[in-house]
Amino acid sequence: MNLPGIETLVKAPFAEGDVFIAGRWCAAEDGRTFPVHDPATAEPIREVSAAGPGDAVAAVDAAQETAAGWRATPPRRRSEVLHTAFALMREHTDTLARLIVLENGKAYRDAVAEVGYAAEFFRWFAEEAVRIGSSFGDAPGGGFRHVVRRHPVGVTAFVTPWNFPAAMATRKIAPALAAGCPVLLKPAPDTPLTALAIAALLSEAGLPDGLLNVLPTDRAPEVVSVWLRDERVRKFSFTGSTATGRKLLAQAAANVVNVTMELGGNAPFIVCEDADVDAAVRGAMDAKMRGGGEVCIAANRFYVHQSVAAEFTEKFAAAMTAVRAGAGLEEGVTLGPMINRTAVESIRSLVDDAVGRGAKVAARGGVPEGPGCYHPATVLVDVPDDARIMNEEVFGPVAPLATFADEDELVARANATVHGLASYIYSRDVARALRISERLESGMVGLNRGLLSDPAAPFGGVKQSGLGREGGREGIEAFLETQYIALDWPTG
Ligand SMILES: O=CCCC(=O)O
Repeated sequence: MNLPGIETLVKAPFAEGDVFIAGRWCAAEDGRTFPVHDPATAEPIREVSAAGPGDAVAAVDAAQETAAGWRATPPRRRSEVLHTAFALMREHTDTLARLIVLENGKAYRDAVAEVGYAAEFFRWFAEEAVRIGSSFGDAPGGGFRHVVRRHPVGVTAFVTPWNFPAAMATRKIAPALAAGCPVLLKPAPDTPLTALAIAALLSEAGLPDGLLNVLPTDRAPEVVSVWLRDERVRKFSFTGSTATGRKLLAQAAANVVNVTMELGGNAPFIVCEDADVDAAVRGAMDAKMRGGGEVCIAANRFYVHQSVAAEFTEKFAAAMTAVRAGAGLEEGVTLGPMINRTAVESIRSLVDDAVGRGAKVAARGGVPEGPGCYHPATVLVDVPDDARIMNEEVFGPVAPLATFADEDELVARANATVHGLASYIYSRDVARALRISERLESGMVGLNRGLLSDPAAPFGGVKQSGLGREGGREGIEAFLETQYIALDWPTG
C-alpha cells in the first residue's frame, strides 16, 4: 500500500473505514463515526470511524496472533523494516507535515520538525533492535551458571496525545517493534489522521499484518478498558495529562500490567545573573513556543535573576510580539491555532487569574480575525507564586515571569510542584548551572539549551510527571522482560 496523499486522507481515506486491524481497513463494529476539526477554522474536516469495544478485542486477537512470529523474526529483519519506515517517513515529509498542520494546527515549520523527530525514532530503534543483549556467566559461589536472557514483553497498548500526533506514536511504536512486540494504538480523537498515515507507511515498509493495529475513537474509556482488562496485553504506555494517567494506572493495576507514563509538566526556565541574555531569549523562544507552547516540556514559568530581569523582559517581550499567528500553512506563520476552543478558554482563564492577582501584560501578539482557535503570544510580568499559571500546565503561548535573588530560594520555588518533567537553566558558569541542575527535581534539564528532546536520549519525568523513560537505550528496555535461568553446569 502506498502512503495515501493528504487529499485522500482528508476526504475519504480508505473505502472500508478508518479502523486498521490485522492489516485491513474497516468501519467501526457498529458503523459509528466522529468528526475531526481543522483548528484554523474550527470547521469539521471529515468523519472518522469510531472504534468500539468489539474492535478493541479484535485488535488484541490480531496482535496476539502475530506475537510468536514477530518474536521469532531475526532482529536484523525487524531493524530493516524500521530503517525502511525511517526512509519513507523522510520521503513523505511534506505530506505528513501538511496533515499534522491540518488536524493539529501547528505552524508548518513545527510540523516539518515533528516529522523529522518522529522519523528519527524509527532510525534510533532500528539501530537498537540488533543490540538487545543476553548474558551467560558463572554464579559467584561456583557450582552453576547464570543465563540471563531478554525477550519481548508481549502485546503492547498505547494511548497517544494530539500535540505530537506523529512523534508520540513513533516514540512508542518503534521500540516496541524493535523489541519484538505487536502494537495496539489509540490516537487522540483530535488527531487520528496522522496515526492512520503512519499505519499505511509501516505497511509499505513491510511490517507484517497484525503487528500494528490503529483504533481511532471518541469512546476511549471503553476501548482502553477492554485492553487493560485483557490478560494478553502485557504493556501499556500513555502520554497525556497526570489526571488521566492516574486513572489509567489504577486500571492497569488489576492485571499488574507493565506501564510507562509520560504525564504533565510545569517546567521552570531559569535565567541566572551571569547568563548570556540574548542566548537565554533565543532559548526561551524555543522552550516556550515550539509547537505553539502545546508541549509537555514547554517552559511554563520563568524565574529571572533580578539583576537581568529588565533586559531579559524587554528582549523577550520584543521576540514574543514579533511572533506571527495564523493558519499553519500560511507563509511566514510561526504560531498556529490551539487545538480547540476549550484549550483557548483554559489558557485565557489562567491569564485572567494571573492578572487578577496583580500580574501585568508585558507583551501580547496579534491573532487573525475569525473563528479559528487562536491565542496570542503573551508575556506576563510580576506574576505571584500563587497564581494558577505558575502551578498548572498552561499548554499555550503564554510566558509568566517572576524574579529571584538567591539560589536556595530559587531551587525551593522551582521544586515546589508535584511535577518534575523538564527544567531549563541559563548561566555562563557551567559548574554552577550543573550544581543547580542536580538540585532540581526534574527528569530532564536543558542547560543553556531551549530544545532538549532527542530520540537517542531518555525522555521522562520524576514525581507526578510519570514513570519510565522513552527514547535512548532505556526506550527499548520498557518492552523487554528479563529471564534468569540457573543452569546446573559446574564452573570450570
Ligand atoms: O509534549 C510532549 C513531548 C515533547 C517532546 O517529545 O519533545
